[in-house]
Amino acid sequence: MMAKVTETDKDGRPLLSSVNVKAALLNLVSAGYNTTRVTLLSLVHILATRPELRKLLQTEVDNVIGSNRKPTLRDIENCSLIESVLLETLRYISHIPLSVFHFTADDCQINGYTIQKGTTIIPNLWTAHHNDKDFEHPYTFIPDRFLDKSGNLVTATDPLRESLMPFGVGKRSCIGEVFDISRMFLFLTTLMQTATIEKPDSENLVEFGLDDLNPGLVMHSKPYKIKFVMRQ
Ligand code: HEM
Repeated sequence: MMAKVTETDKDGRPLLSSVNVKAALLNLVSAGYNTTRVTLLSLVHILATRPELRKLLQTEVDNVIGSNRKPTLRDIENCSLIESVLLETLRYISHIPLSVFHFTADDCQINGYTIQKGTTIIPNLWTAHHNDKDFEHPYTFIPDRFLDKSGNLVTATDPLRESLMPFGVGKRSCIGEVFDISRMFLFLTTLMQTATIEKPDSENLVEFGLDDLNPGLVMHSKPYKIKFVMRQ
């Protein structure tokens, strides 16, 4: 069903014009596509050079989901390692190193500093995710970083999770967070269920490092080659 928005503002301009619709779609594609793409490309690269981790993920998927049905979002609560790996990938690559600029609507205090109204604030997510006060060995990819001693994902109010903010925080944080995590979960579980990622036969694939990301407002993966072997 199609509905046309005919409401106008007090000057007679349409509240939702075709320019607005195009801009919104462009925003969704650029904000949603590139960000998810680089996260998954980095993770696939990591898994191609870490067979022991790939096997652990496949075992979790085999135990929770098996091979006779497709993964669903309900499975997420039983796939703690998969979720921890997704969160750790977002932390480790921090591919939006500086978040969207904001400015203070009023005078305020942050950590004892007085910030005047109208000051531009640039959240530095890279530093937030790579300091050893909040994250032990911040430059190491630790797959089970977000698991507790019993192997459960630490709760969202745990200080470790609260220090993780790849989607920003507050009123203007990313509207795609839940969508993104759920799509990445379905992608990774489906991949682990159906295929094994390996190094290519012909070329040497070195372990993923942060140098494998091109600098930018959103950092992008450099191209690499891998091999997918379908599971029986
Ligand atoms: C790995 C995936 C993603 C990451 C790391 C990410 C990160 C971010 C960050 C850091 C912001 C700025 C928040 C702030 O201003 O403090 C943001 C905003 C936004 N994101 Fe995402 N994002 C991701 C995926 C997506 C997806 C899948 C969509 C859409 C389906 C999306 C749509 C948006 C939009 C529309 C905004 C602007 C929100 C606003 O200004 O109110 N993002 N994102």
